[in-house]
Amino acid sequence: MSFLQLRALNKHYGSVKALDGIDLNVVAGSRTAIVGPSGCGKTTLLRLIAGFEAPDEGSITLDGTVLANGGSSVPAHKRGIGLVAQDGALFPHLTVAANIGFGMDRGEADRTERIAELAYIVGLDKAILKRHPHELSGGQQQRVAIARAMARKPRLMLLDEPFSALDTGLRASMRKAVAELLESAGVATILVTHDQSEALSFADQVAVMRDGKFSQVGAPRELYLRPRDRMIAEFLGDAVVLPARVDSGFAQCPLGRIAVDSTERRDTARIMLRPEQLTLKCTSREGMSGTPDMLFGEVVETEFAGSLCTVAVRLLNNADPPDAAAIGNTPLILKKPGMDAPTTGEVVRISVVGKAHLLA
Ligand SMILES: Nc1ncnc2c1ncn2[C@@H]1O[C@H](COP(=O)(O)OP(=O)(O)OP(=O)(O)O)[C@@H](O)[C@H]1O
Repeated sequence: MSFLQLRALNKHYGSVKALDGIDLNVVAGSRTAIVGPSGCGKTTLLRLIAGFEAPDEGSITLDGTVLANGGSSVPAHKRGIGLVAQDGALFPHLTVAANIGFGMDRGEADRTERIAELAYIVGLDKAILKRHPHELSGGQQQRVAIARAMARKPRLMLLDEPFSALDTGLRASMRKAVAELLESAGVATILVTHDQSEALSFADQVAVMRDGKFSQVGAPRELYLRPRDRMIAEFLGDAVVLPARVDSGFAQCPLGRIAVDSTERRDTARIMLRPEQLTLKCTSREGMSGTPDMLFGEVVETEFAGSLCTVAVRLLNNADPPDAAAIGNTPLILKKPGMDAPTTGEVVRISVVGKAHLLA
């Protein structure tokens, strides 16, 4: 049985339907990430689970105990749930040590050691423990908030964009440290984030949210490679979406005849490839002759951005797509390692790795 169960949760603010029939199961000790555009209802959902607001309809059950069901609701402080809000929400008049220790048992023998240990785990220097929140950077405040929530030994941890104030390197190391800390403590976690790569790397289960509903819930790899629709595909990463005719496990598309992950038959369809499924090998126009089965393109634009370059490739031997007129010969936009990316004007041979995914 799931550790946390959400059933048919609804929440309105006046005429705004913030949550619209949310169902979710969270396994004990697991990590779930919720991603979705601004205003889709992510924070509202965390506030309902934490007990700061009550659902209009639906139920929340944690470890077999009903926390909310219609009108009845267990108060937030009795739920054993930790919440790290977007702004950290530290107590301004308390030192960092007192903030972290807030909620710990006063008589706890190793209280000071635990505060120091938690500060260490979230990467805070000992000297900072004596300071007040206004003497810290945004990123440091956020780390204090995480340490404070962990200090209370929650059964479930809710993280609302806790890493957004941190710079890229620190963000990745903090994410890893927090994930390990929660895992070793066996605490189930729900992370809300705008950052799809953060969601995909942090979680065992990812839920994509749109307009108060979950569009798709599944394992990160499943969602990335088999998104239900174009919006989910593009929300979770770069995607090459092409018109196609599909039949018997193959798609006829601007890239020619390629394998697709469905045996459905559709005269008009959309298929998706992740850019890393398209490999480019530099050649020349002479190299194109006598190879009718191979696919070639010309690099029409490149944009350098450090480790990865954006490369725009116009197909040279367009394989007559079903609705070619609809896309014209729009270049494929690919991300390639900066070191050996082809340059503008070069002719490349294009190969497809793996199967394309058929979108709904
Ligand atoms: N207290 C409130 N009163 C009125 N409307 C609210 C309230 N809280 C949230 N909303 C509305 O409910 C919808 C969902 O808001 P919510 O904050 O949950 O979205 P979100 O996905 O967390 O957004 P963001 O990523 O920008 O933080 C929005 O349309 C928002 O304006």
